[in-house]
Amino acid sequence: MVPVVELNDIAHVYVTDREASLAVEGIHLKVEPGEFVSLVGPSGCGKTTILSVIAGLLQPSKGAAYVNGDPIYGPSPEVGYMLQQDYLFPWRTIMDNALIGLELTERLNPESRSAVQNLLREMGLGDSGNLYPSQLSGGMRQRVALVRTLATDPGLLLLDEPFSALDYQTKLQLEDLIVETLKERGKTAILVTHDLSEAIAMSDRVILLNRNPGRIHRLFDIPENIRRAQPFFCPQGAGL
Ligand SMILES: Nc1ncnc2c1ncn2[C@@H]1O[C@H](COP(=O)(O)OP(=O)(O)OP(=O)(O)O)[C@@H](O)[C@H]1O
Repeated sequence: MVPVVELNDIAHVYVTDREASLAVEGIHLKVEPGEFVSLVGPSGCGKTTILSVIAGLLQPSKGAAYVNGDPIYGPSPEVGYMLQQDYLFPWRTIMDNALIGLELTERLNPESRSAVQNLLREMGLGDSGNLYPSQLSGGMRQRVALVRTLATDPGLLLLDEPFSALDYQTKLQLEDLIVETLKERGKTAILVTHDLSEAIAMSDRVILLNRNPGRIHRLFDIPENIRRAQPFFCPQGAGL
Protein backbone atom coordinates (compact mmCIF):
# COMPACT_ATOMS: atom_id res chain seq x y z
CA MET A 1 0.00 0.00 0.00
CA VAL A 2 1.28 3.49 -0.83
CA PRO A 3 1.89 5.49 2.37
CA VAL A 4 -0.18 8.67 2.69
CA VAL A 5 2.95 10.51 3.80
CA GLU A 6 6.53 9.61 3.12
CA LEU A 7 9.49 11.73 4.23
CA ASN A 8 12.94 10.61 3.17
CA ASP A 9 15.88 12.17 4.96
CA ILE A 10 14.32 15.62 5.29
CA ALA A 11 16.45 18.50 6.56
CA HIS A 12 15.61 22.17 6.65
CA VAL A 13 17.76 25.23 7.18
CA TYR A 14 16.10 28.59 7.85
CA VAL A 15 18.16 31.41 6.39
CA THR A 16 17.75 34.97 7.63
CA ASP A 17 19.91 38.02 6.82
CA ARG A 18 21.86 37.35 10.04
CA GLU A 19 22.18 33.56 10.25
CA ALA A 20 21.37 30.14 8.90
CA SER A 21 19.94 27.66 11.41
CA LEU A 22 19.39 23.95 10.96
CA ALA A 23 15.82 23.33 12.19
CA VAL A 24 15.41 19.61 11.41
CA GLU A 25 17.69 16.90 10.11
CA GLY A 26 17.50 13.23 9.10
CA ILE A 27 13.71 13.00 9.29
CA HIS A 28 12.39 9.70 7.92
CA LEU A 29 8.69 9.03 8.30
CA LYS A 30 6.00 6.89 6.71
CA VAL A 31 2.34 7.32 7.65
CA GLU A 32 -0.03 4.61 6.44
CA PRO A 33 -3.66 5.13 5.32
CA GLY A 34 -6.02 5.59 8.28
CA GLU A 35 -3.20 6.01 10.79
CA PHE A 36 -3.24 8.68 13.51
CA VAL A 37 0.30 9.77 14.28
CA SER A 38 1.50 12.41 16.74
CA LEU A 39 4.69 14.44 16.68
CA VAL A 40 5.66 15.37 20.24
CA GLY A 41 8.58 17.39 21.49
CA PRO A 42 9.79 20.58 23.15
CA SER A 43 9.37 24.01 21.64
CA GLY A 44 11.71 24.51 18.70
CA CYS A 45 12.23 20.82 17.85
CA GLY A 46 10.77 21.34 14.38
CA LYS A 47 7.22 19.99 14.67
CA THR A 48 5.65 22.85 12.69
CA THR A 49 8.50 22.77 10.19
CA ILE A 50 7.72 19.10 9.44
CA LEU A 51 3.97 19.82 9.13
CA SER A 52 4.70 22.76 6.82
CA VAL A 53 6.74 20.48 4.54
CA ILE A 54 3.87 17.96 4.41
CA ALA A 55 1.34 20.76 3.82
CA GLY A 56 3.41 21.95 0.86
CA LEU A 57 3.99 25.35 2.51
CA LEU A 58 7.75 24.86 2.85
CA GLN A 59 10.22 23.34 0.41
CA PRO A 60 12.78 21.40 2.51
CA SER A 61 16.47 22.17 2.04
CA LYS A 62 17.21 18.46 1.67
CA GLY A 63 15.33 15.20 1.16
CA ALA A 64 12.19 14.05 -0.60
CA ALA A 65 8.59 14.38 0.59
CA TYR A 66 5.53 12.63 -0.85
CA VAL A 67 1.77 12.64 -0.26
CA ASN A 68 -0.03 9.59 -1.65
CA GLY A 69 3.13 8.69 -3.58
CA ASP A 70 3.35 12.08 -5.36
CA PRO A 71 6.14 14.57 -4.70
CA ILE A 72 4.86 17.59 -2.76
CA TYR A 73 5.04 20.77 -4.83
CA GLY A 74 2.63 22.97 -2.91
CA PRO A 75 -0.68 22.96 -1.01
CA SER A 76 -3.08 20.24 -2.17
CA PRO A 77 -6.83 19.66 -1.67
CA GLU A 78 -5.83 16.20 -0.38
CA VAL A 79 -4.35 17.85 2.75
CA GLY A 80 -6.39 19.76 5.35
CA TYR A 81 -4.67 21.90 8.01
CA MET A 82 -6.23 22.72 11.40
CA LEU A 83 -4.40 25.22 13.57
CA GLN A 84 -4.24 26.30 17.22
CA GLN A 85 -6.32 29.38 16.39
CA ASP A 86 -9.61 28.76 14.62
CA TYR A 87 -9.29 31.74 12.21
CA LEU A 88 -13.07 31.92 11.78
CA PHE A 89 -14.21 35.05 9.93
CA PRO A 90 -16.18 37.11 12.49
CA TRP A 91 -18.50 38.62 9.86
CA ARG A 92 -19.64 35.24 8.49
CA THR A 93 -22.14 32.94 10.14
CA ILE A 94 -21.02 29.51 11.40
CA MET A 95 -22.54 27.85 8.33
CA ASP A 96 -20.83 30.31 5.98
CA ASN A 97 -17.51 29.80 7.78
CA ALA A 98 -17.88 26.04 7.45
CA LEU A 99 -18.60 26.37 3.73
CA ILE A 100 -15.65 28.58 2.86
CA GLY A 101 -13.33 25.83 1.60
CA LEU A 102 -16.05 24.50 -0.68
CA GLU A 103 -16.68 28.01 -2.01
CA LEU A 104 -12.99 28.60 -2.70
CA THR A 105 -12.60 25.28 -4.50
CA GLU A 106 -15.88 25.85 -6.41
CA ARG A 107 -17.42 22.68 -5.02
CA LEU A 108 -20.36 24.24 -3.20
CA ASN A 109 -23.63 22.65 -4.31
CA PRO A 110 -26.79 21.45 -2.54
CA GLU A 111 -25.21 18.05 -1.82
CA SER A 112 -21.97 19.40 -0.30
CA ARG A 113 -23.97 22.00 1.68
CA SER A 114 -26.15 19.26 3.11
CA ALA A 115 -23.02 17.19 4.01
CA VAL A 116 -21.69 20.20 5.96
CA GLN A 117 -25.05 20.61 7.69
CA ASN A 118 -24.80 16.95 8.77
CA LEU A 119 -21.24 17.43 9.99
CA LEU A 120 -22.30 20.45 12.07
CA ARG A 121 -25.08 18.32 13.55
CA GLU A 122 -22.63 15.50 14.37
CA MET A 123 -20.41 18.03 16.14
CA GLY A 124 -23.34 19.20 18.27
CA LEU A 125 -23.62 22.44 16.29
CA GLY A 126 -26.83 21.70 14.41
CA ASP A 127 -28.60 24.73 15.90
CA SER A 128 -25.64 27.09 15.57
CA GLY A 129 -25.46 27.55 11.78
CA ASN A 130 -26.97 31.05 11.86
CA LEU A 131 -24.89 32.29 14.80
CA TYR A 132 -21.63 34.23 14.52
CA PRO A 133 -18.24 33.09 15.90
CA SER A 134 -18.37 35.64 18.75
CA GLN A 135 -21.49 33.87 20.06
CA LEU A 136 -19.68 30.52 20.51
CA SER A 137 -17.32 29.11 23.16
CA GLY A 138 -13.70 28.23 22.32
CA GLY A 139 -14.50 24.51 22.10
CA MET A 140 -17.46 25.16 19.79
CA ARG A 141 -15.30 27.36 17.56
CA GLN A 142 -12.67 24.64 17.27
CA ARG A 143 -15.44 22.19 16.29
CA VAL A 144 -16.49 24.62 13.54
CA ALA A 145 -12.85 24.75 12.42
CA LEU A 146 -12.85 20.94 12.26
CA VAL A 147 -16.06 20.94 10.17
CA ARG A 148 -14.53 23.56 7.85
CA THR A 149 -11.42 21.37 7.45
CA LEU A 150 -13.45 18.19 6.83
CA ALA A 151 -15.92 19.90 4.46
CA THR A 152 -13.57 19.65 1.47
CA ASP A 153 -13.00 15.95 2.29
CA PRO A 154 -9.18 15.85 2.48
CA GLY A 155 -7.71 12.37 2.98
CA LEU A 156 -4.99 13.70 5.30
CA LEU A 157 -5.49 16.10 8.22
CA LEU A 158 -2.66 18.03 9.82
CA LEU A 159 -3.55 19.19 13.33
CA ASP A 160 -1.15 21.77 14.77
CA GLU A 161 -1.87 22.02 18.52
CA PRO A 162 -5.60 22.49 17.96
CA PHE A 163 -6.43 22.13 21.68
CA SER A 164 -3.82 24.33 23.32
CA ALA A 165 -6.15 27.30 23.83
CA LEU A 166 -8.91 25.18 25.43
CA ASP A 167 -9.65 24.29 29.04
CA TYR A 168 -8.83 20.74 30.17
CA GLN A 169 -12.38 19.34 30.13
CA THR A 170 -13.19 20.77 26.69
CA LYS A 171 -9.85 19.51 25.40
CA LEU A 172 -10.61 15.93 26.51
CA GLN A 173 -14.06 16.00 24.90
CA LEU A 174 -12.71 17.40 21.65
CA GLU A 175 -9.87 14.85 21.54
CA ASP A 176 -12.42 12.01 21.66
CA LEU A 177 -14.69 13.65 19.12
CA ILE A 178 -11.86 14.23 16.66
CA VAL A 179 -10.48 10.69 16.93
CA GLU A 180 -13.95 9.15 16.48
CA THR A 181 -14.84 11.43 13.57
CA LEU A 182 -11.58 10.82 11.72
CA LYS A 183 -11.56 7.05 12.34
CA GLU A 184 -15.19 6.72 11.17
CA ARG A 185 -14.26 8.44 7.92
CA GLY A 186 -11.00 6.52 7.43
CA LYS A 187 -8.92 9.73 7.50
CA THR A 188 -5.20 9.82 8.10
CA ALA A 189 -4.01 12.40 10.64
CA ILE A 190 -0.83 13.91 12.00
CA LEU A 191 -1.13 15.81 15.28
CA VAL A 192 1.51 18.16 16.63
CA THR A 193 1.50 18.65 20.39
CA HIS A 194 3.70 19.36 23.41
CA ASP A 195 1.44 17.11 25.48
CA LEU A 196 2.57 13.48 25.59
CA SER A 197 -0.58 12.22 27.34
CA GLU A 198 -2.76 13.89 24.70
CA ALA A 199 -0.66 12.24 21.97
CA ILE A 200 -0.97 8.81 23.58
CA ALA A 201 -4.72 9.21 24.10
CA MET A 202 -5.31 9.98 20.42
CA SER A 203 -2.68 8.16 18.40
CA ASP A 204 -1.81 4.83 16.88
CA ARG A 205 1.82 5.93 16.93
CA VAL A 206 3.76 8.62 18.79
CA ILE A 207 6.98 10.11 17.46
CA LEU A 208 9.19 11.90 19.96
CA LEU A 209 11.50 14.59 18.64
CA ASN A 210 14.42 16.29 20.29
CA ARG A 211 15.96 19.57 19.25
CA ASN A 212 19.11 21.37 18.11
CA PRO A 213 18.57 20.22 15.47
CA GLY A 214 15.15 18.55 15.44
CA ARG A 215 15.55 14.79 15.03
CA ILE A 216 13.40 11.75 15.67
CA HIS A 217 14.33 10.47 19.12
CA ARG A 218 11.91 7.54 19.60
CA LEU A 219 8.78 5.99 18.12
CA PHE A 220 6.07 4.20 20.09
CA ASP A 221 3.14 2.14 18.84
CA ILE A 222 0.19 2.78 21.15
CA PRO A 223 -2.08 -0.25 21.68
CA GLU A 224 -5.84 0.44 21.81
CA ASN A 225 -6.19 -0.57 25.50
CA ILE A 226 -3.38 1.81 26.51
CA ARG A 227 -5.00 4.69 24.61
CA ARG A 228 -8.21 4.18 26.54
CA ALA A 229 -6.34 3.97 29.88
CA GLN A 230 -5.11 7.55 29.54
CA PRO A 231 -4.15 9.84 31.25
CA PHE A 232 -2.35 7.46 33.66
CA PHE A 233 0.05 5.74 31.28
CA CYS A 234 3.41 7.04 30.12
CA PRO A 235 5.81 4.82 28.12
CA GLN A 236 9.06 4.05 29.92
CA GLY A 237 11.96 6.08 28.62
CA ALA A 238 9.73 8.62 26.92
CA GLY A 239 12.17 11.17 28.24
CA LEU A 240 9.73 14.08 28.49
N1 LIG B 1 10.66 31.38 9.67
C1 LIG B 1 11.71 31.02 10.42
N2 LIG B 1 12.90 31.66 10.31
C2 LIG B 1 13.96 31.29 11.05
N3 LIG B 1 13.95 30.27 11.96
C3 LIG B 1 12.78 29.62 12.12
C4 LIG B 1 11.60 29.94 11.37
N4 LIG B 1 10.60 29.10 11.73
C5 LIG B 1 11.12 28.29 12.68
N5 LIG B 1 12.43 28.59 12.91
C6 LIG B 1 13.32 27.90 13.82
O1 LIG B 1 13.32 26.52 13.49
C7 LIG B 1 13.30 25.72 14.67
C8 LIG B 1 12.08 24.81 14.63
O2 LIG B 1 10.90 25.62 14.68
P1 LIG B 1 9.43 24.99 14.67
O3 LIG B 1 8.47 26.14 14.74
O4 LIG B 1 9.31 24.06 13.55
O5 LIG B 1 9.44 24.18 16.05
P2 LIG B 1 8.20 23.65 16.91
O6 LIG B 1 8.65 22.36 17.48
O7 LIG B 1 6.98 23.63 16.07
O8 LIG B 1 8.10 24.76 18.03
P3 LIG B 1 6.81 25.20 18.90
O9 LIG B 1 6.41 23.97 19.66
O10 LIG B 1 7.33 26.28 19.78
O11 LIG B 1 5.77 25.67 17.93
C9 LIG B 1 13.33 26.68 15.85
O12 LIG B 1 14.65 26.83 16.29
C10 LIG B 1 12.81 27.98 15.27
O13 LIG B 1 13.37 29.09 15.93
